[in-house]
Amino acid sequence: MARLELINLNKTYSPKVVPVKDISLDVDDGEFLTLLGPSGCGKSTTLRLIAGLEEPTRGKITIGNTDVTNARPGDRNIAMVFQSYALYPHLTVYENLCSGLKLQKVPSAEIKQRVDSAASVLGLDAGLMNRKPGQLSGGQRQRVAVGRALVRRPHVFLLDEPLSNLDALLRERVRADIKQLFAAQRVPVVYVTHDQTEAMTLSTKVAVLNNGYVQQLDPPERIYSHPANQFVAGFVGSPQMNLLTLPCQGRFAMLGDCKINLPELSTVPPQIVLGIRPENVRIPQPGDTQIIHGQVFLVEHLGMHNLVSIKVNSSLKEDITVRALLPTDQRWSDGDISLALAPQSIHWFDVQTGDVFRREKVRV
Ligand SMILES: Nc1ncnc2c1ncn2[C@@H]1O[C@H](COP(=O)(O)OP(=O)(O)OP(=O)(O)O)[C@@H](O)[C@H]1O
Repeated sequence: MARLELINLNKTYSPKVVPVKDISLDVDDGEFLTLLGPSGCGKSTTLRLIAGLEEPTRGKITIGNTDVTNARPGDRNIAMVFQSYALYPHLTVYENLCSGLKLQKVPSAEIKQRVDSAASVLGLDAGLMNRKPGQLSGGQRQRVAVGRALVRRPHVFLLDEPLSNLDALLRERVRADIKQLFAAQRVPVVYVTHDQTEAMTLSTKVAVLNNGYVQQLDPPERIYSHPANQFVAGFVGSPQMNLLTLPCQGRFAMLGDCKINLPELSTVPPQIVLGIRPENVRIPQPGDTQIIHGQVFLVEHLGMHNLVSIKVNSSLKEDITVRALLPTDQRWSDGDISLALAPQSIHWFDVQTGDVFRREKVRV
């Protein structure tokens, strides 16, 4: 077992630059954890702390049962794949693949066997082995970088945005390869990205980071269906969740003339944030009660769906815009429209803190 654990990890560069704040999490053998968040939220710094390329200001890192907080990078048995691939330009593919093993003084017969096996898993054919990195495509370079990590047979894999230099099509293909490849390794994997599709498709669990803090740590399905706060709700999901600040009247929030049951609250605040994903704003069916009325002002064609933006009829000073994912078999032209909100798909957030009001307590 080589369980990776971070305990109250902190990194301070200066009083104003504190990119890692009290991060605690664990990753078991065979788990794929993604650190997901916007640029500058502390993802790479966290990864560099795990690798030993940075020293934490406070906190502890363990691998297996060993405290490695102050261990040198070379003593942690961690392999890292960088965004830039960090291949040696003057060495051939074969030499790049075996450079780490030679440093570890692995016998040459075993080096050959490990390199051949990684090359075959990654589809790096023999013809590429004598080329230099400069003579490879981006996708091939990326595979060599992954291969170099695989041959090390480390206790932990760290990957820092390894797909960001690939074009969209190739990224999709390599993403599927990475998922299979690392699932077979049965060691903890920590992956950094700001791309939510990568996070949702690859991971067994996702840590959403913002401003150095873990906002939510959960399996991807739960991050999507039960966001812990307004930040996670807005960051995960494309098109983005509708997040509407609405006035409260009695036990209802008012979305234009539509009364929506509030969750059970000890005190009803003057305002509340309603969150609903565009796919849960739909054409009204018999029995729907939460119907909003407005005017279409934008239709965006997304292939399988249209993303339709409507301005809700309201007496508020500011317009309320709701976006709905609707079928393409109807023409959604400018004009009046009525849409239903699926009641079980509504999320409620505190205006002040952004925290979710738990759905279990919502009256429907
Ligand atoms: N060596 C350093 N000295 C001072 N500040 C640093 C250092 N390294 C990173 N930072 C700052 O720490 C913050 C977090 O950086 P980090 O690279 O961890 O973010 P990130 O989430 O990985 O961003 P990106 O997605 O853009 O790579 C940023 O404000 C960055 O400028």
